[in-house]
Amino acid sequence: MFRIKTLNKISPAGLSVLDQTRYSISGDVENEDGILVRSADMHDYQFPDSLRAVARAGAGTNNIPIDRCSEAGIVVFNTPGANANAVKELAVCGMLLASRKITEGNAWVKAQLAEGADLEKVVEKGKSQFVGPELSGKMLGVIGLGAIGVQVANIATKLGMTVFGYDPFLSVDAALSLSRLVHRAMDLDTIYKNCDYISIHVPQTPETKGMINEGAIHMMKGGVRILNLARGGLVNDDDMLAALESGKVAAYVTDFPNNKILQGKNVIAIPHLGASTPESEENCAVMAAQELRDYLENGNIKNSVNLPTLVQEWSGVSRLCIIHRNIPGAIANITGVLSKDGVNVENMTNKSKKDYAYTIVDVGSRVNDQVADEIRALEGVLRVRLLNH
Ligand SMILES: NC(=O)c1ccc[n+]([C@@H]2O[C@H](COP(=O)([O-])OP(=O)(O)OC[C@H]3O[C@@H](n4cnc5c(N)ncnc54)[C@H](O)[C@@H]3O)[C@@H](O)[C@H]2O)c1
Ligand SMILES: O=C(O)CC[C@@H](O)C(=O)O
Repeated sequence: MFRIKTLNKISPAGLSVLDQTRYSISGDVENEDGILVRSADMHDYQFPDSLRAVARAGAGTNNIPIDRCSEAGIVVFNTPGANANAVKELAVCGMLLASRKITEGNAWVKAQLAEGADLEKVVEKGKSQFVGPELSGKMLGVIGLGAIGVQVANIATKLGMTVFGYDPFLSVDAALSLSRLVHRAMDLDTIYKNCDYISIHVPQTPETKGMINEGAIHMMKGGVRILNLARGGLVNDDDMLAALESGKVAAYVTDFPNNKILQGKNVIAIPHLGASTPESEENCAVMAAQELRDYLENGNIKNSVNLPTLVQEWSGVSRLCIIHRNIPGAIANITGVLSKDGVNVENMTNKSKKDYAYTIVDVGSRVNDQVADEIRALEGVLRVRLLNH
């Protein structure tokens, strides 16, 4: 029986991927084999020795201590693209909210009602204070052209916007999905200096943290509208508050409100609803559960942020799954143990990702725990699992 701990509410469609006769799933499970998580902060989480994988039903993994997981031989998965459509739709909504003063108008109408006004009379008189510009003909800058950024850029061209996208690490898949109408910005300054709307779609990392700061805002056009549906820490709150106060930034749409930023004027705060659609919650949960299942049952890795993709067809009766450091001699040491113990390799694949590597070895005879223990003792080996078919 595999034990799966859920740290957030996970869509039932995802949980149903895991056969109830083989998986025990709950928020209270101890000594878990796997974790399913959304945005719960895991930085202080004490990993039990039993933990083999964490599957994040979503894109951002800044809530997970990736380095600590890697060192403990724990595979971290996410679900690329599974909620991108939901965020794209919210980005369109955010641009409109930032333009058309809908939230202010709505609050005003309700206030009129509370004061006993005849709404049909006051609406026509009062509406002039809520005039806001159209999107068509304006310039949008999209920072980060991944699963979400590409979709935001593409749909904005259909709204009549001129779109510039910036991503120094643009993947081939993303480039192929990008509309030919989207202009590629070669630096951030091009986005900052020219755009009426800027939408951020990058992960929060030490490199991107606080990237929207005084220096960046200084380069922007007066009255720029900024959307942050990516992560709160990408924007320096003090600098944003000053820019909202001066009017340099006309509106700031954030999916990551905090007590400080809410003090600013023209802040449109959304309670982290980017991926909160039934469709996205289901897509993410199903993908995360499938990744977890394939790793726990077969040792296959797909969509991991800390280990390479490695999917191998079964071709023996026992399978050794070895997470190790990406160092010279690691594979020779593993095969050395196998040949010393008389174990014949049927099939073997090794892949690496930065400092870590993963090796799957299928063998034609049943391997005993002693062989696995000898591999565990090798230099640089972080985790060995022995699976039997
Ligand atoms: N509000 C929400 O509910 C919600 C939902 C999904 C994702 N997100 C956030 O949005 C982020 C993006 O999601 P995604 O699915 O598009 O991820 P993704 O990995 O597909 O795309 C991220 C892109 O950012 C690019 N990038 C990285 N560093 C960059 C930099 N310094 N400058 C420019 N580009 C850079 C990468 O090359 C990549 O193409 C996630 O990391 C997450 O934090 C939020
Ligand atoms: O789980 C969620 O609701 C949000 C997920 C989102 O922030 C992500 O990074 O995918």
